[in-house]
Amino acid sequence: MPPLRLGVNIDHVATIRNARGGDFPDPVRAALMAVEAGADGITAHLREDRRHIRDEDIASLMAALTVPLNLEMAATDEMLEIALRHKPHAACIVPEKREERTTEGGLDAARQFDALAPMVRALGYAGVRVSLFIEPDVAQIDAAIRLGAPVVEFHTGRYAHLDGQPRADELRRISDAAALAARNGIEPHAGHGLTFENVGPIAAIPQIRELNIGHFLVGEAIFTGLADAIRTMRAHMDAAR
Ligand SMILES: CC(=O)[C@@H](O)[C@H](O)COP(=O)(O)O
Ligand SMILES: NCC(=O)COP(=O)(O)O
Repeated sequence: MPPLRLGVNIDHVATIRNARGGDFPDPVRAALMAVEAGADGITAHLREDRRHIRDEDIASLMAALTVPLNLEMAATDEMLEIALRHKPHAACIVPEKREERTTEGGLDAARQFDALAPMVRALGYAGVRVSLFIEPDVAQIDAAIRLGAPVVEFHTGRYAHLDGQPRADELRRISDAAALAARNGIEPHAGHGLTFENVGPIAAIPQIRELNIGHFLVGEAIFTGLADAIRTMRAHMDAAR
């Protein structure tokens, strides 16, 4: 089976920092520690409301990292300008609602096709690998194909919050979607809400090449330390593969 990369999302280190202002804990320090512990890349979501990652974090991450940075961003002119200025390895276009607690669903790439097309093109021309954060849905994959996106990331939030047969059904949807994307030359990734308990079946989907995991790892770090949490996640992923 092809290798499975782990992208560690450090957003919620910034959430803790921002709770008190100042610059502690530093998400860049967490990112470097994550890499040391085995992360293959770092993910950071610069939300429009800057509730966790801020503009200066992106600049600092770009300067400090020796592994790929995956910048998660809404499909806005402001975010496009920031992505084109920094040129991270990858930009994952995500849906954003200012009042949401977290990213509640996938990007509606099918409906937003006309707005996304110039953005995907501009990022691609700049050498940024574009990813679309979508539901595991045929219409969305079809839109990603027509947009020429090289990567899709399937939103695993629904899977993560289900149990029993409904979870098995959602897993099947993700697995079928990954196979369809791969058959069409798109690299499938997955993420959102993944934990030690639920990561195995997602990691076992052979076409999936990268998982992006954040909130659980930062929470688990309180109990075992960030490096240990990442190493254990890596072990769960490898065992499933
Ligand atoms: C798109 C995505 O799934 C991540 O960016 C994650 O959502 C980060 O955490 P918040 O949603 O809490 O900002
Ligand atoms: N794209 C998903 C991501 O980066 C991390 O999501 P979560 O593990 O913080 O839920």
